[in-house]
Amino acid sequence: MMITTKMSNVAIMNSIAHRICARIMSSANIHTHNYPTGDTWDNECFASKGQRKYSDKYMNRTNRQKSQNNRLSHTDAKIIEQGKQRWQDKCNSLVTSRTQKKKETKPQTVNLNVDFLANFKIAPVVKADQLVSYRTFMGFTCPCFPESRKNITSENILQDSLQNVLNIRSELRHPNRFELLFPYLAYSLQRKSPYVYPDLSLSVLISSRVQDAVQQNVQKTIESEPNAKMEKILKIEKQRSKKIIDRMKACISYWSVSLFGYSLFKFLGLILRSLQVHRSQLNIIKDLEQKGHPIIFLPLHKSHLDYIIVTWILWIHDMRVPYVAAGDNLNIPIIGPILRALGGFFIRRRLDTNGKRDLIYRSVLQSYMQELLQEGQSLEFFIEGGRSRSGKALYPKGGLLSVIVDSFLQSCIQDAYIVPISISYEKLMEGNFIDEQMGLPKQKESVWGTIRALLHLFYGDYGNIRVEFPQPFSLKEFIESYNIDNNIVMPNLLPALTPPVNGVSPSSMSSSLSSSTSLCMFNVSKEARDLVQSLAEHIVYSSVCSTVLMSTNILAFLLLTKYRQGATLKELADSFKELTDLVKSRNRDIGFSGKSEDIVLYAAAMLGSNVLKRSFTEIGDVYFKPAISLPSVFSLSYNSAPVTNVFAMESVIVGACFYAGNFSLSDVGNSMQRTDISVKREELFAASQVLCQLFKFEYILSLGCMQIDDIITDALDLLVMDEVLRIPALEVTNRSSKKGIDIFSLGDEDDFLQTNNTLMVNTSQDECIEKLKFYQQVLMPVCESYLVTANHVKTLMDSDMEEEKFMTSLHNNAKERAQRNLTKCSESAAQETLKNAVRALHDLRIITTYHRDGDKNNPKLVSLLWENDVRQRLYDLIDLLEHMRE
Ligand SMILES: O=P(O)(O)OC[C@H](O)CO
Repeated sequence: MMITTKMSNVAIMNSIAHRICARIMSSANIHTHNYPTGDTWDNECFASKGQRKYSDKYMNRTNRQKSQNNRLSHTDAKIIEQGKQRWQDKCNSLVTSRTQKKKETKPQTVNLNVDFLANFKIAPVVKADQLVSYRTFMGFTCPCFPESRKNITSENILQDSLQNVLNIRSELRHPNRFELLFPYLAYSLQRKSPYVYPDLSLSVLISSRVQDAVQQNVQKTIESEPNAKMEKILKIEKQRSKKIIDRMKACISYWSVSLFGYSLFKFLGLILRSLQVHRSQLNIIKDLEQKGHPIIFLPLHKSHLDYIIVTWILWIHDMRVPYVAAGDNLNIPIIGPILRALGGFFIRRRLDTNGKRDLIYRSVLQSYMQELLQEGQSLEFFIEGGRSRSGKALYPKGGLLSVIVDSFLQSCIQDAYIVPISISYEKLMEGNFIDEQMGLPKQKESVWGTIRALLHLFYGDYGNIRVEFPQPFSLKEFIESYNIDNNIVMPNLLPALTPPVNGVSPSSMSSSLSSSTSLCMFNVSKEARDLVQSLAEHIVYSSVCSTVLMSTNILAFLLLTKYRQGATLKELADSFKELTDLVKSRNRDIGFSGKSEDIVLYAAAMLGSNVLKRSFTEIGDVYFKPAISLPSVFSLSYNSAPVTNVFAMESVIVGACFYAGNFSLSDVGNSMQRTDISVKREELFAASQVLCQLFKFEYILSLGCMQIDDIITDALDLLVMDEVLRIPALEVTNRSSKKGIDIFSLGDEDDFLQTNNTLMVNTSQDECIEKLKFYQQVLMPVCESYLVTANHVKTLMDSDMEEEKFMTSLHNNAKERAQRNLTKCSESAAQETLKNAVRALHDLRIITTYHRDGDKNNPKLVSLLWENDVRQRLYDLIDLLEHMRE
């Protein structure tokens, strides 16, 4: 009894202490809540790049240029002093809060035989008032959507905390005997399902789009085979469309979902430590359901587990489960029917066969999705297409998204809510795609393979998973805002997307093509495609900025940037803490808490001994050595990828500084001889813009609604605050500025760039040299991949090459260079990065691809473009990348 009283007293004291701490932090303008309101968000003027990008100041578009004029010129002594003061306040408050927390937390002992793993808990599953003082909320939607930003939120945002959905015992209030004995079964039986999931195949088959497509196919066959009987062909085509929808459609059943939901408690409970979601985020989505518009869930795709996690979480929260577009590679015995019963509908990875547009297939798919939307059903699909092999988000594809946009523009739906999702895994069940990064073909999904994988899973420990649902937004608002931004009057978009008039769409009337051709995916006008692409980029950007960083991500990143040669546990733990604070200061949330040493040991165990070898130094310290050679390095690079995203923009700026200042870290001399190096701002901006454009398939660094110069300026501000860059006094002369790089000028001249404006790179202090090295290392692997690709492209000067052969020879070249230690980072030989590099060179119009004789059945060839300035552009690009690398 006494013990209970004592404990409750301690709990009360803790709670009071946390509240006081939260108040102190609130007055110091620190994140004191999980979901800041717009005002507080903006007040954090020295907050992260992501936050600044999303800040409301961008909404005032007329004032944007004005502010640009003043941006860097206002980064004078006064601003820096203010910034430093705020920064100091922020740090002091954080320290106060941590010290407070430390006092309240029982110290954990580090146990090297990893027994502590059994007790290791990541922090989030605690009461709300214990969390609010330090947990970051990420993922406010873009200021382009002020209505969504203001209205799609929850009143209880400050009270709600994270929930471990694997542990639902706490959800059963006043449990009866049955609930105490069988909590998971009881909980599963209590899930409500007032929802109906109708079979829509008939509506699809009789839809005008499918009918048109069938008619067109019949027409074509009759033209090519005049003797064929029309009725017979019609019957065949109709049967074919029926077959397609039967093979495609989902078949959701409440009982299957419940049974599966119950089994998942058991299965995931065995292999995971926790699966966390934010209650408020789910409450927001629940509220959206009441509004009657369809909800579109769009997770970043990392694992096959993504398919079921989102459905499962929604089921747990008594929400409608979504229809999930799955690749038909998963439509295999046992797995296929299970996925179908959980809402999976199967689509071909390639919509067309033998290079020919399959009109019926496209029309069935589009009609099916449209019917679902009209029914108010929720949809889920992966806009990246497949799973990421590098750990970075893939550049989004617009295909399925264009159906949603199309449905809105055709007024089939009045609105839809877009919900980006990011799922962070501490350890991926599929492994880290090492074989595929080495160029081996993907193992095809099979029943036996799945059974083996499941059995294998039972022996594994896959740590923690965190699912983030950033703030949803309205599709209608997005389209309206996009149209205003781009001066598009809605009807201008319509020719490609308007509903057909008597089966014939306006754009195609003259060519007598029916609606099924004009409205099918991908066959839309440039404006419509740009709109869909912009939407897709917003979604990926939002998800990436909201990705929670797990312990394995932070450790892998440290090992690949700072400690490639290895480090002691103490060194790692200190850097881990520093990096964690830095990441938080960029307004990114982390999925762990506790003593750094414990977390490092835990994360090292999660990464595995193949990746991280452990030994002891002579004085008995634990020493970790990462595997940085091929192929094991891909495991670390996969895990570190989410963190590289946080610093990518600063890394771009630092790389641009090396180019614009024409210097490298290896030749700055010793600290006695060093002086700062001046860089012309104009050149720095131009080079940064080129790098943003070049790396766009690796990182979406800015969106169409943002000004790239704002983003660059934000990153510059951070580097100035970090003292890596300085704003010189006016009399400082330009010492080593390099030639102009107008060859790369991508947009209009920036008005606000003032000639003779210079920035100084702080190379006189050792500490800043270390920081520069750190930023340089962030993009080093990507830079090397792009460099090797740009150099390899020169082989096309002699003759064009088949795309597949070109890719193989490029990949072999990159692997060979890595094996012969000619690269600084062997992970630069990753196949996915090389593919992106080729794509980027194509995008920059340095290379092009074509089919011989224009026949799509012939293999694709890669060719170097022969325009006058292409060679020069290629050499300039190589020069830029070499400066970044040196
Ligand atoms: O990553 P992939 O290419 O194996 O595709 C994964 C998709 O989820 C298949 O449906």
